[in-house]
Order: sequence, then structure tokens, then C-alpha cells
Amino acid sequence: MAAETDTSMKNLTILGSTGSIGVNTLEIVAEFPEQYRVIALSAGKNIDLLQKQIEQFRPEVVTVASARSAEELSVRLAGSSVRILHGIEGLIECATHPDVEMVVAAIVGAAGLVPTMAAVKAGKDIALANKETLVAAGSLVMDEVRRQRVRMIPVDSEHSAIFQSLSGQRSQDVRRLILTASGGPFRKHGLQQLESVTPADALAHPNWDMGRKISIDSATMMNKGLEVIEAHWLFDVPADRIDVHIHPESIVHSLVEYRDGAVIAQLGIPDMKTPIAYALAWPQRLPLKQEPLDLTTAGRLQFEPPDHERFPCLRLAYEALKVGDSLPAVMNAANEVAVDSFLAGKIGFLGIPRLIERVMGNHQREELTTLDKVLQADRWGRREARSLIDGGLK
Ligand SMILES: NC(=O)C1=CN([C@@H]2O[C@H](COP(=O)(O)OP(=O)(O)OC[C@H]3O[C@@H](n4cnc5c(N)ncnc54)[C@H](OP(=O)(O)O)[C@@H]3O)[C@@H](O)[C@H]2O)C=CC1
Ligand SMILES: CC(=O)[C@@H](O)[C@H](O)COP(=O)(O)O
Ligand SMILES: [Mn+2]
Repeated sequence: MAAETDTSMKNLTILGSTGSIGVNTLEIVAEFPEQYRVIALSAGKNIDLLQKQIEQFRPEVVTVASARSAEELSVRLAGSSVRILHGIEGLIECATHPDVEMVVAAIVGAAGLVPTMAAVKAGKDIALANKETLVAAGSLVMDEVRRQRVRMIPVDSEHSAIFQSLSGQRSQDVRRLILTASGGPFRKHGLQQLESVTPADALAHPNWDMGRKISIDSATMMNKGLEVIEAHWLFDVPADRIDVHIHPESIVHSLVEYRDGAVIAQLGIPDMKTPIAYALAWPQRLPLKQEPLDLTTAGRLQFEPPDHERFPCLRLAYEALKVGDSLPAVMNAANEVAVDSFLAGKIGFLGIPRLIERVMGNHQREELTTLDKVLQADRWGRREARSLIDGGLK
């Protein structure tokens, strides 16, 4: 188990260093070089950016998705002492490096599950951005977190807000968690308009600058569905005590309602640096160079209920959580295929919930007692989604 409140140098692995969360994390590391050292980095395909990160942060080891990318990087970095790995073995080696205390889990999608679980099993604290890990395998992962007595600190802005709002309170005093959602770029679109929106429209999030997959998830509101499931596992609160409020300004990042009626929220400008820094430094806080929130000029803060008819993904995620077992993993897998297919122009925007609902409906749920079973359910969900698309689902 990592140290209690460590003010000395913290050694990090950053899984997904070339993504939006990865890059923000490295900017924080660059701002606080006395507090954080990068031991290992992982990328998928973006070896141009990874090369720059290696030159700046001098990690001991890096890993990329394919053997080909690893070879290409080795040629470019000939003479450098960095070890270059690839594939799932490379991810596991980076996630379990003996000198590392904390792993920032910022790979997108279920691809983050195996290395994140490996890190937990190796006793590493986790700064968790990769919500799909908990959606697919929340029960197994959180059991392992408790067994290893590691910390799983949320990076996701809503969960960071809840984590901060829960600080020092007993869980039996919590009545309800309220996750805020921006409503995405189509908050005011009617169903007919939603039929014809393009990937470019859907990628244009009103408040946050994020990777492509989560941007589409925000547009369908599957992001909030995934976050309801993530909150359930992180904070051990049942689905019927987790609510979602649309809050288009993304200033109130989420709220906790207590049984005496008190509601505690965390506010801030929409910038992931704050929750990332909080996860890195907890229980301390870093003196980030961050633009302050000025509520006197922020305008009106609005809240409204979500519309499950226009955004069925949120309802599907509640359903998956209530049914449990393999259904959330299957839903997540179907969503990943649906998002890729929408971005590739194979299905329309409303094809995303249509596809997920069909896959969920065709699934025979199974208890997920091992990681292998989770991976099987994930593969089944992907296969089923692809065959429905091949069969003409739009
Ligand atoms: N961006 C944000 O503000 C927020 C993100 N999150 C969550 O954090 C996670 C990361 O999101 P984000 O940073 O936006 O995503 P990005 O798409 O920007 O980055 C994803 C990262 O994962 C790597 N990657 C992708 N596929 C694989 C794979 N199969 N194997 C190994 N590495 C892979 C990418 O590598 P490469 O680019 O080199 O191919 C990249 O480093 C997601 O789970 C998201 O939901 C949560 C809250 C906010
Ligand atoms: C920054 C972050 O945590 C994202 O998950 C963000 O909340 C997405 O915005 P939506 O509220 O539109 O899903
Ligand atoms: Mn979020």
C-alpha cells in the first residue's frame, strides 16, 4: 500500500499519456517537478507526441499499442536509454512497475481495464479517469481495491466533486448523489433534428475540450449513464439514490445531499486540471495556476431534469446497473462499437441508442466472477453490435 500523506516525490505511470487527460496530467507534472516523477508512459498510436513526451519527461519505460509502432519509436530514439514495449504485456509492465506509487488510468474505453486491474493487484494507488473500467468490472475492481487497500481516487470531474463533497462525512448520512450533466451540444435539439446531426456537430462540446469518444458520449448522454454506474461503484450508493440534473454551465460539478437536508457541492471553472491535480495530490492541494471562478460574472446557473426520450442512453445505463451482472459490460462494449460506427459514418446519431438497446435486449446475462468473464462479455457485446450493423441497423 502506498504511503498515507506523502509530501515527497511521487512516482507515476500515466496510461494514455497522449490523450486529453494524459496531456493535462503531464502539464501538471511539468508545473510541479519536485513533487512528481514520470516513470512510465503509455500511448496507443500517437508516437509523434509520445516521442516529445519522452524527450521532455525522460521516463524509464514506455509502451505503445503495436510492435510496429514500438519499432518505429526505437529507430527514432536510437541511443536513448528508454525501454520501449508494446501490447498488453507492455501496458501491464508499465502499470505494475515496482518504483511506481500511483497509476493515472487515462486510456479510453474497456482497453483500460486489464492494466488498471493489474495496477490495483500490484498495490498501486489509482487516479481513475477511465470510467469504462468500473462500468465493465466495478464489482471485481472495487473488491480488489479493498483487498489491496489501495486508493482509487476519481479524476472524472463529477466524481471528484462528490469525493470532495463527501470529505469527512459518514456514508450512512448520505441521502442522494446528484451528478450534473451539461446536456451536451444537442441539449435543445428535437428528436427530428437529432436524426441528422453529424460527427462534427456531436464532437463540439459546449464546455469541455475532451477526446473524441467521451465527446460523443456527452452528446448522447451515455457519458452520464457511464458516470452513474461509476458513482455507484466508487461511493457504494444504489442506482435509485443517484440522480442527474442538467446544468448547462458546467460550474457546479456535482452535489451530495445528506439526510438532514444539507446539500454540499463543489464548483469551479470547467477545466480538468483541477480534478486531476486533486487526485494526484490528495489529501493535499496543489497551488495550480488556475483561472479563478468568478460567480459575480458567471451568469445564471440553471438546472433542469434530463429528457430520457431524446437521450435514451441515460435510461439504458440505469437499466444496465439495476440488472447488473454482465449487462453493464455488454452495454459499454456496444456503446464503443456504436460510437466508432457513428464517427465512421456507418450509423446515424440515433442509431447509437438503437444499437445499444438491441444488443442489451439480445444478451443473456451472466455473473461476472472473473476478469476473463468480463472480457468475454465485452467481446460478445462487440460481436453482437457489429453483426447488427452488418445486418443493416442504422
Ligand atoms: N477528456 C476528459 O476531459 C475526460 C476524460 N475522462 C475519461 O478519461 C479517459 C480518457 O479520455 P480522453 O483523455 O478524453 O481520451 P483520448 O481519446 O483523448 O485519449 C485516449 C488515450 O488512450 C490511448 N488509447 C486509446 N486506445 C488504446 C488502446 N487500445 N490501447 C492503449 N492505449 C489506447 C490513446 O493513445 P493514442 O492517442 O496514442 O492512440 C490516448 O493516449 C476516458 O475513459 C474518458 O471517459 C473522464 C473525464 C473527463
Ligand atoms: C469533464 C468531465 O468530467 C466530463 O465527463 C464532462 O462532464 C462531460 O460533460 P457532460 O456533462 O456533457 O457529459
Ligand atoms: Mn465527467
